[in-house]
Amino acid sequence: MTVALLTAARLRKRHGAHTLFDLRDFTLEEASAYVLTGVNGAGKSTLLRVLAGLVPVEAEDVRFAGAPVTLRPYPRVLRDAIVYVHQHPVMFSTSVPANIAYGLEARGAPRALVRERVEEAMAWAGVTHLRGSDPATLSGGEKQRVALARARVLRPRLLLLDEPTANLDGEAREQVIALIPTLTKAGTSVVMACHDRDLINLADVRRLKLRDGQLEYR
Ligand SMILES: Nc1ncnc2c1ncn2[C@@H]1O[C@H](COP(=O)(O)OP(=O)(O)OP(=O)(O)O)[C@@H](O)[C@H]1O
Repeated sequence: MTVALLTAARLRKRHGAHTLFDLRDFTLEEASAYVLTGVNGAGKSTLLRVLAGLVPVEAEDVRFAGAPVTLRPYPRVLRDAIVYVHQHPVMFSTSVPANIAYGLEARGAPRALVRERVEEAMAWAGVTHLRGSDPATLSGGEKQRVALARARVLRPRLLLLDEPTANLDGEAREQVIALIPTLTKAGTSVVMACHDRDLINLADVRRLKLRDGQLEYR
């Protein structure tokens, strides 16, 4: 049985007189992976940022796990459950473990829990060997995996990835792609804005296409 995680009767985004998108009956299901495609400028990043509460939107009848919520103001229940990962993740110049621990510490998690989750996430993302590296010197693929580990420790119900493989090739790209199914198996829904054929063709990934301001479910 499929369970709706996030639904909205309507999500409309306008810039002045221009309507970027006007989506009816928007639905994301629990523990499901989606790729969000569309031509440059279709609104993919904007939609992810709307769902993350980073840009305002006109919304009607939004529900999260069945309970009514608003997107503006963006409530704590969504802030705790939804994590957005930028295409070019910003690293603090502290250390790799400190970068991964950051969000959990900001939420006031106990030290032992932070340590346990950071270790688990580093192993999951394959970045344990980077423990002592200067975050500023990491490659694009390494940064992306540290950013995924930083998101994973928060145990999000919904993870929004903006072009997670756009700047990667070869093994780095494969490593990031391999992490996606493990997220949904752990109960996290994932929406990836992307143009990457390999992500689009992953097994059990649903396709959403933004075209002319509408969302096509494929
Ligand atoms: N604050 C704003 N005011 C006006 N127009 C904006 C604003 N923010 C974004 N846009 C426009 O909205 C459109 C959608 O941008 P968005 O970045 O969401 O597209 P995208 O589908 O992610 O594109 P790409 O594939 O190139 O990353 C673009 O034409 C952009 O210029």
